[in-house]
Amino acid sequence: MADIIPVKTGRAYDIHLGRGILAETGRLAAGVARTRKAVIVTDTHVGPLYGARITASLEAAGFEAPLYAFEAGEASKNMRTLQALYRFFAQSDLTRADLVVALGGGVVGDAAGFAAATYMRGVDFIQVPTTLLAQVDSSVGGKTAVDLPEGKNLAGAFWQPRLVVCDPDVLDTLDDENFACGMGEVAKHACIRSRALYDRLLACGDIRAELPEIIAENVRIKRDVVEHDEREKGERMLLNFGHTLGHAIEKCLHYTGISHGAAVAAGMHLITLHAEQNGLTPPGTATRIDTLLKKYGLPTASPLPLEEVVHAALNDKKRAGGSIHLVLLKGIGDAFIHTVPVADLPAFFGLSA
Ligand SMILES: NC(=O)c1ccc[n+]([C@@H]2O[C@H](COP(=O)([O-])OP(=O)(O)OC[C@H]3O[C@@H](n4cnc5c(N)ncnc54)[C@H](O)[C@@H]3O)[C@@H](O)[C@H]2O)c1
Ligand SMILES: O=C(O)C(=O)C[C@@H](O)[C@H](O)[C@H](O)COP(=O)(O)O
Ligand SMILES: [Zn+2]
Repeated sequence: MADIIPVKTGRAYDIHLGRGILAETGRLAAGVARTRKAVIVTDTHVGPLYGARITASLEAAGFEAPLYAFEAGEASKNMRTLQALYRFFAQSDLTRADLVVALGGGVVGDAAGFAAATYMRGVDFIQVPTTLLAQVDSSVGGKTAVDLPEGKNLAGAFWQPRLVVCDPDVLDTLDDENFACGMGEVAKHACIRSRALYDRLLACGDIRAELPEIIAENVRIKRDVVEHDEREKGERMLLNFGHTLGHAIEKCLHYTGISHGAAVAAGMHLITLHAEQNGLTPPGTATRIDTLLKKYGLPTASPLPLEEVVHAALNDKKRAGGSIHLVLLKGIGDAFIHTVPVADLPAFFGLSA
């Protein structure tokens, strides 16, 4: 039985969530598409696992659906892949009225979404998320982007999908490390918005057994935030909890060797530890985060010296002129924005300028 979660952003769409719903992709896509032509974008891990199934579903609904798979991994979320996607779209005769189908994790969703947002100044796309991270976070809300050597997600666009097809069954093939990566964003949602979710995660014996429900709860948390603040003028910044340091860690490691969720996990713990030391977050909060993250196999320390990470964070996207917006916690489930002058960021982390 599928759950339909509506998202009322400027361009509204539905998230269809249910076990086995991948096979319904063609039928659901036909309900939003203007033509029967779609380009499937995926990666070299997901293509062999689910490419044939989604192609069959789209073809059964009358779509012509060529498929392009780029090398799996964060290191592919770049301008080179973007150009390859544009060229595949052109060679496949994709028109402005056709559809892009992003089949994969957050890397595929972000890169294919940005290609769709910019090819011919905008082609419709649908998200078919296949990682926990993509199902609970990246397929919702319309942020699309690629990384630059200078920073994470620096080239991007807000481009809402026409539809999200979310099938928890595909997570059966996801390895433990990438599952844990998704748990980083789940923990983030709990930390910023839901003490009840935090308690549930801490008490839970077998998270995989509770998945459809956990995914739906997380999707609703994110959906509510983006409906209030689609273009990140205020409240949506809270979804960046842990990302100021997390993104900096990913950049310093050249987008290899650590997953996004693991980097964010370390970022959430570290910033909370320092917020406590600055008297901005109640003592004990960082320990609570540490306990939850460790339970789900996530790191809570930086793999790099803090000086290097903080320096790399100075050009974070949450900077506005000479100030930077930090996301901190008043307690578990309650986040707020704390703005500091960029020059004071090292001192916030107990470092000299
Ligand atoms: N747009 C947003 O709002 C948003 C939100 C959070 C994260 N992100 C971005 O998402 C990216 C991380 O996403 P991710 O963790 O999904 O990484 P990913 O897309 O690289 O997927 C992780 C790995 O899992 C493999 N995989 C995917 N689905 C699988 C499946 N069902 N079975 C087996 N293997 C599978 C992939 O091929 C890859 O090797 C980062 O670039 C991050 O910046 C974006
Ligand atoms: O959707 C959002 O808003 C988020 O911040 C979700 C984050 O988990 C995600 O990593 C996002 O891509 C970060 O956005 P950025 O603007 O900091 O690049
Ligand atoms: Zn994230």
